[in-house]
Amino acid sequence: MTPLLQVKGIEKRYGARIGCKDVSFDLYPGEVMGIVGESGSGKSTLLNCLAGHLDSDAGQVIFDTRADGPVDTLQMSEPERRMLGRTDWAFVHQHARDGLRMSVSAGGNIGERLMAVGDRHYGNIRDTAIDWLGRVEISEARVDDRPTAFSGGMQQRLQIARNLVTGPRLVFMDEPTGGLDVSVQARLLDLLRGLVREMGLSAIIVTHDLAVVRLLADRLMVMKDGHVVEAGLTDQVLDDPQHAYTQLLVSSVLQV
Ligand SMILES: Nc1ncnc2c1ncn2[C@@H]1O[C@H](COP(=O)(O)OP(=O)(O)OP(=O)(O)O)[C@@H](O)[C@H]1O
Repeated sequence: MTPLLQVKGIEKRYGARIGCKDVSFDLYPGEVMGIVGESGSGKSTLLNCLAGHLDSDAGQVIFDTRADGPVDTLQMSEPERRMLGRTDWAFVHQHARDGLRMSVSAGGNIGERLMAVGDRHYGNIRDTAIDWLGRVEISEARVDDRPTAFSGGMQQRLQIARNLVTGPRLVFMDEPTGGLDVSVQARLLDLLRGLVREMGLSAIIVTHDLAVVRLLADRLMVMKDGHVVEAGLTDQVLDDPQHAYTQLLVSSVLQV
C-alpha cells in the first residue's frame, strides 16, 4: 500500500535554534499518528512544517494526491497548496477562533468551506451544514448563531465540522482538546474518535496529553529538543517506554 504521507528529513531552524530536525515517517491511509513531548520540544513547529504553514529548511512532505499520485507538497505552488488545504487536507487549531470566522454564523462557517470547493446550491449547503452540526452534537436551532455565542467546547466542535465537511483525507490537529475543561475534553475526544473511525481519516495529532494519544493515536512519536527520540505503536510506547525521556514523560503522568 502507498503511504498517504511520506515525511523525509524535515528540518526547521529559528536562527541558530533548532525547531525540529531529521524527522521522517510514513503515514498510511486511515492511520492516526500522535506527536507528544513537553513544551518547546518542537511539536508545533513540525506540524506547521508538515501542513505548509511554516517553510521547512530541509526535507520533503510527499502526499499521495488523488490526481497525480505522490507529490512533494513543499515544492507545490502556493495556489496548489491552498487548494489542497481546502480539499484533502484540514487543520484543527488549538484555539477554535483561529480556525473559525467568528463574525459568520455557525451554518456559514461550515457552508463557506463547501463553497470554497465549488458548491453553489444554497439549499444543499444549508442542509449539509445542519447535518454536520448534528454530527458534532450542536442543535440545529443554533445554525444562525455566531460562534461568539458558543461555549469553548461548542466552538471546537464547530471548527471540527467546518474542517471535515469536505471529506478531507488528512487532518492535522494541534492540541485539539487543549484549554478545555476535563469533562468537555472527554466528550470532544469521544466525538473525534467516532468521526475518525467512521470517515476512515488519517490524522496527525500534536498534544502534550498522553490520554489524548492513548485514545486516538495508532502510532506515536516522542519529541525532545526538536528530535524524535522514540516512535512506535501507541500502546507499546506508553506501556513499555524505551527511551529515558519517554519513561519520564509516562511516569510523570502516572504520578499526577
Ligand atoms: N517563532 C519562533 N522563533 C524562534 N524560536 C521559536 C519560534 N517558534 C518556536 N521556537 C523554538 O523552537 C523550539 C520548538 O518550539 P515549538 O513551539 O515547536 O514546541 P512545542 O513542542 O510545540 O511547544 P508547545 O507545546 O509549548 O507549543 C523551541 O525551542 C522554541 O523556543
